[in-house]
Parts: sequence; structure tokens; C-alpha cells
Amino acid sequence: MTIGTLVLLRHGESEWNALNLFTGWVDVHLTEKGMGEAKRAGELLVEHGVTPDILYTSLLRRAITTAHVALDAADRLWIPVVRDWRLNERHYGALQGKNKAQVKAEYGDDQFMMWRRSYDTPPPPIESGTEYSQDSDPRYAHLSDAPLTECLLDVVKRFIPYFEETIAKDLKAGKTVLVAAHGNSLRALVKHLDGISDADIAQLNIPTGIPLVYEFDNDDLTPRKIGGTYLDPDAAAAGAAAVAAQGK
Ligand SMILES: O=C(O)[C@@H](CO)OP(=O)(O)O
Repeated sequence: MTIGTLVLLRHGESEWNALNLFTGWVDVHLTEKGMGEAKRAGELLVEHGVTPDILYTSLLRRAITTAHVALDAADRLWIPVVRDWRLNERHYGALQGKNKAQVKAEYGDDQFMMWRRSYDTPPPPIESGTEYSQDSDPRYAHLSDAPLTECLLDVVKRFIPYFEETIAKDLKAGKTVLVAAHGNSLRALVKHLDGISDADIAQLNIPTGIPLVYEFDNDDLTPRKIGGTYLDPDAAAAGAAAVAAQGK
């Protein structure tokens, strides 16, 4: 049996990435640069002969648009699409809309890193009815217990069971699956695939707009290469370093 290929794609640069703001579930647009990254991602898929059979996205326009532009560039816009909130970015609680450098200056490096990269400490919850809360957002109306903040562990708990039920089954059926999502939802998935410890995952940052390809030998979905393969490794290394440096 041939196991399929998994392609992870973090959205291109968003308006709030450019402004250095905590974003989470706030539904911001891509910048022109982000649109260009998305197009380049599609071109990289073509150059490397990667042809997605199905797309999974979050419910957020920065991931949806990135996938749309990339698949258009790859002439694969017609493939089936599944959208689910469980691929969403980590809900950033009361930090949503706040500037990363200002939060770091106000609360100090340790608290900033704890909120940003600790595995199991969420930021304070967002208050209902405030500007960047999602309590009246129709796309989450069906959730009885929508999060008001999340740590990475919360993302693992919502995303990995969903991955096992859906994306993993498509991979075991031999499909090439494109997952268009977010820095922290993809960190949760990479942690699971690569078996990264709760402590070490703090060091992993995912760059915007560069396809990361995982291949598997067996249907236990152990990666053939730990860490997968970025289709533009130099740009990926520079992009990941830039994410790590946010707030400086
Ligand atoms: O603001 C966010 O939602 C995320 C991704 O952009 O930021 P960070 O990398 O700080 O977790």
C-alpha cells in the first residue's frame, strides 16, 4: 500500500503579522507580501511535482486565501475542500490585538515567552463583548464550548483527534493532502508527527507561506524524515528565525 503525502502550509504574511500583533482567532487579511508568498507556494508545489488531491483549511481567511492562491498557481483549484475550526490558530485570549513588543516590554521576557511558547500555560481569557472576541461570530455558533483562550496543549487536544479521523485516513488511502493552517496549529501537528517533547516544542517556529512536505513508509504515519522537507529550505530557515525574533 502506498501512503500519501502530507503538505503543511502556514498562511502567507497577514496584516497583523506585519504589525506584530497577537492574532489568534481574529480574521485578518493577507498583505500583498502574503499574497505573493501564497503564489510562490503554489509554484513550489508545481516545481517539486506535488499535486494535492484534497485541501483542509481552518475557518480563517488568511489560511483560506493562501490555499486558494497557491492552488490557483498550481492549477489545482478544483480539488475538494474541507474547512474546520479545529485547524484554527491557537486562540490567543486577552492578548488578541495586542502588540508583541509592547506585551514583552510591559510583562517581561519570561511572562511573554510563557504566554507565547509554553506548552500548557494559556494567556488570560478574552472578555466577552470586547473588540477582538469571537462570541457573536456565526462561524462558531455551533460550538457549545468555544475557547476564550488556549495553550498549545489545548490545540493538540482539539486538532490531533480530528487529524486522526480525517487527514490521517486520507493519507492512508494514498492521497496527497494539503493542510493550510497557522503557526501554532501546525506546531501542534508537527509535535505529534515528529514526537517532539512538551519542552522542546517551544523552540519550533513555522515560517509563513513555504510548503513543508512529509512522506511516510507505514500507516502508523511515522515520518520518513523527521521534520519533513521544506520546498525552499533557505527561505524557511530565515522565516522561522524571523518568527522566533518577534517581540524583539
Ligand atoms: O499571533 C498569532 O496568532 C501567532 C501566529 O502569528 O503568533 P505567535 O507566533 O506569537 O504564536
